[in-house]
Amino acid sequence: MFLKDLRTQVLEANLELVRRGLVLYTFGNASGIDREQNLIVIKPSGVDYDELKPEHMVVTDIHGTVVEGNLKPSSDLDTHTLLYREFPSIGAVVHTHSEFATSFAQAGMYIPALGTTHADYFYGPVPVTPPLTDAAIGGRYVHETGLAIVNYFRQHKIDPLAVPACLVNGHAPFCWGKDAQDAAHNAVVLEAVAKMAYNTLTLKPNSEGVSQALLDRHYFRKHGPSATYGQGQ
Ligand SMILES: O=C(CO)[C@@H](O)[C@@H](O)COP(=O)(O)O
Repeated sequence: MFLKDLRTQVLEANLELVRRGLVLYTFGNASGIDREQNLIVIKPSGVDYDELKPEHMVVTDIHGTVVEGNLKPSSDLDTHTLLYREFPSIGAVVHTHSEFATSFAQAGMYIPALGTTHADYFYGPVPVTPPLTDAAIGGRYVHETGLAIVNYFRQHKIDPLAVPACLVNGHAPFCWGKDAQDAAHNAVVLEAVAKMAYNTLTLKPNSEGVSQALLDRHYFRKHGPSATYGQGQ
């Protein structure tokens, strides 16, 4: 892929977050990776979305060293780079402070799979990390944020493409996907699912999750070799 195209895709993903009401002011960022060149394109830090142009995107290597661009990269860069290094199947990362997903993160609560909307996108609960320790917060905080996500997925043997999101305890969600459009789409769906889960748990605090059969039925209808949703097989 040409870097020019990745810049445009990443810009579009950032703008999609605004269109869908997932970010206020500059509370968020999206990035994408070119796996052949191992180059990451990410939103510049603190730049208003309505001023953003493809040429403002910052290009870094997989360790976060800037290789193109005059602006400072997103302050969340080290979380994005860690996710790219540790989850080789992903092609883009999105971070928002969307209201309902962030409320779960602030409460230190995972989002249970309560219905088929959730099961269509996330093969199981959307996890929440343990709280970061004071040492992690005082150290390489942004890197540690990524590490908290990666460690959780490893410990619980979760495939990052089967559950393309994680809530960072006391902070907010990070989502990802196969490309920038897919990652932004997952962030939009995560917020919808978080809102429904909040409403469901308010109406019925001890709501049970979907059965394994319903989770399987809905998830695999849209994902994997036997997917039949839409105009597929
Ligand atoms: O998480 C936070 C702040 O809590 C950041 O993602 C947010 O302010 C966006 O920062 P950047 O403008 O990407 O540096």
